[in-house]
Amino acid sequence: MRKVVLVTGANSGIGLALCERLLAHDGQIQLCLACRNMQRAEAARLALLASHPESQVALLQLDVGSVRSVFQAAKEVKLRYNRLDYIYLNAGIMPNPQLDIKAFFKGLFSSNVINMFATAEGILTQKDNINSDGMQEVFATNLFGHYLLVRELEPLLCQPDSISQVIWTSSSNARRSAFSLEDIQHQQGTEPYSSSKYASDLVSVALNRRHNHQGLYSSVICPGLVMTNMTYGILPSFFWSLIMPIMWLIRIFTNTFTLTPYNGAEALFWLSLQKPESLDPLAKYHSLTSGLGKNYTQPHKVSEETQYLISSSLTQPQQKRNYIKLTPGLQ
Ligand SMILES: NC(=O)C1=CN([C@@H]2O[C@H](COP(=O)(O)OP(=O)(O)OC[C@H]3O[C@@H](n4cnc5c(N)ncnc54)[C@H](OP(=O)(O)O)[C@@H]3O)[C@@H](O)[C@H]2O)C=CC1
Ligand SMILES: CC(C)CCC[C@@H](C)[C@H]1CC[C@H]2C3=C(CC[C@]12C)[C@@]1(C)CCC(=O)C[C@@H]1CC3
Repeated sequence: MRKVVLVTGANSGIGLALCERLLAHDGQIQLCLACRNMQRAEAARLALLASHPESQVALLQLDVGSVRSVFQAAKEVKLRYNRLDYIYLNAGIMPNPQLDIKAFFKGLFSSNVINMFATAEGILTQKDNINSDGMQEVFATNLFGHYLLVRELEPLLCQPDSISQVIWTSSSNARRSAFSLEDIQHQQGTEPYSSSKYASDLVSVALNRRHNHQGLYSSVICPGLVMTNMTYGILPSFFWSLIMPIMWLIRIFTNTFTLTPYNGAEALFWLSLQKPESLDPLAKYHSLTSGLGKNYTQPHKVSEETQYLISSSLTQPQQKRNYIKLTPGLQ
């Protein structure tokens, strides 16, 4: 039986590069591109078929930021397929990004410079919107819609005697301090992207606790800094073109500047080759590229603080809330 692979946000950037890599490795898979815009999805399908004419590439209409669309898409998947081997939760948005130029230059001349380039800590904020379901758009798209999709597809993902993998595209920008259990949609703050990505790291661990015994394994990856529509939304494209030589230079000092979607998809692709039982449920898998352009995947354990938060919120919700309140700086 041909394996079924579903990828959200498959029509561009890292998602599309992943599809290309999956087909180049195994032309026998049944690939399903889950996208909100069918014209862009069809263009991606044609591009994939041009390089892999024999492959099976289907389209699925899915706006992951709409509850109704997620229910409809999940229903369609259950009608079309009797198995689901991999589900890549990759679609994501960063609306109205604002780069703090002053903080950037301050960081440039500080000992935190490498961390700043790797994570954008302290230099990037966003202005979120309310979506048609009345939810914060970033939370709904990057996290909630994907979570709902997984829950709706449990019957396919948790079948007896089969293994399936859920793989989230998280980010190095995911940060504990941006996330609060009292405001999971991040209505109050200015870093909804960071918060949503941290929440996906938590949800992945929770899914493992809940479903590993049913053969469902969840992992998170971090693609590094990749030039895609998302990053072109942060600074104008002419500026990126101007500073591109500097970016290649920076790669010598930080292997997180993966830069191309192909490189950024490294950890996503690598995970598809692993036995999920052998993966660390508490690790985040990073796509990295060396100064000489060699790609590799490296696991980074989530922090002890995060492990504590997961354990306490999954077992003793009240104690967890006290922990948040009592720990200064974790609001
Ligand atoms: N680029 C980077 O440096 C990094 C990216 N990431 C993450 O990688 C993932 C892929 O982003 P990237 O390839 O960079 O950027 P792109 O903007 O190229 O890709 C994002 C994809 O998500 C889709 N998408 C957005 N909103 C929805 C929605 N509501 N429903 C369905 N699909 C949607 C987009 O579709 P459409 O074309 O219709 O907009 C697009 O296909 C994201 O989750 C992002 O957060 C993480 C770390 C770094
Ligand atoms: C001279 C240049 C290298 C200056 C570029 C400065 C910033 C625009 C970038 C420095 C760190 C980058 C970064 C991201 C976006 C662009 C930067 C802020 C991300 C936030 C993109 C999306 C992610 O998920 C993580 C990235 C971390 C690093």
